[in-house]
Amino acid sequence: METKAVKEKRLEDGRAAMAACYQGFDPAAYLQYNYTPPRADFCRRDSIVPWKLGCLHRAFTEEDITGGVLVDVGSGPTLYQVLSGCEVFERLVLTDFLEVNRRELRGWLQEQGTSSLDWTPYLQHVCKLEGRGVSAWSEKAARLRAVVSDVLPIDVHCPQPLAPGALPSPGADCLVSSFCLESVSPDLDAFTRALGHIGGLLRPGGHLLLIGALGESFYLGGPGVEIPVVPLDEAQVCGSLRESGYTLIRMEVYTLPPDMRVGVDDVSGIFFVKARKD
Ligand SMILES: Nc1ncnc2c1ncn2[C@@H]1O[C@@H](CSCCNC[C@@H]2Cc3ccc([N+](=O)[O-])cc3CN2)[C@@H](O)[C@H]1O
Repeated sequence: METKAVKEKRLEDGRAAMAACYQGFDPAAYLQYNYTPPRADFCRRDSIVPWKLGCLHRAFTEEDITGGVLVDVGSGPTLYQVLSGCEVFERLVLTDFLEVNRRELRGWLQEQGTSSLDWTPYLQHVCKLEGRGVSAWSEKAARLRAVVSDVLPIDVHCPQPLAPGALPSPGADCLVSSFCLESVSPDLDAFTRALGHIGGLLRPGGHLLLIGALGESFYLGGPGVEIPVVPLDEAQVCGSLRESGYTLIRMEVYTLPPDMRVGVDDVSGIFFVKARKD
């Protein structure tokens, strides 16, 4: 039987090892691997990014998803995960562990800002989902730039993942997190704990929209930068949500077709979860 001290030491060693893996993370390469065709092909109904954007659009347009503050946990260098939410919330907080990713996000958020990836096709696709003309993409870009109030450091392994005072006292009304927790947790125990930690950012009754990888054991965070991932199945995700104080509202699953397996990871499926904090 593992003593408390031994367990804490194991968890700390795992966190430190994971943090060391991320020192080689390359935002531009990561965006190229995962956010260009075939994984981001807006002309293919079975492409991954359109599936993710559809899940997010449906969830963010449901009437129970309301409030003032949306926090994106572990934004990475990507913006797609908040393109629907930015229309619903008046304040949006982006977060990431690495300064290189926060810099990438700030670069786009500046007026006429640019990023390592052209987000225009993403903005246009979400405008289409919203029934607006694709020409409304520049309005959406302006809306997103207007509602993002902060790009903050975060560590989901800390019981308080954000600096004190970063959020209003009741907590955020909604969290969104995409491909983060399983990619930064050495094991299922750490994944479950991280879910509990981010739950502390959320007011009771608030919602969590969680996108993650199924069956993934590694991914490339840059050329030659192999980062370990805790492989999850649907039952483990549901168990971790329950154990960390959420009520599952729904889970949707996407299974990767062979040509979406492009060698940058060994992910077999993707889950989209809508859950509510008890
Ligand atoms: N302690 C920490 N707390 C919070 N965030 C942290 C911490 N450590 C690192 N981070 C932060 O978390 C990271 C988030 S990016 C994680 C990438 N996840 C795996 C990757 C994603 C992906 C994308 C698309 C598709 N697809 O099929 O289309 C598949 C896959 C599966 N592979 C990174 O931003 C890091 O900076």
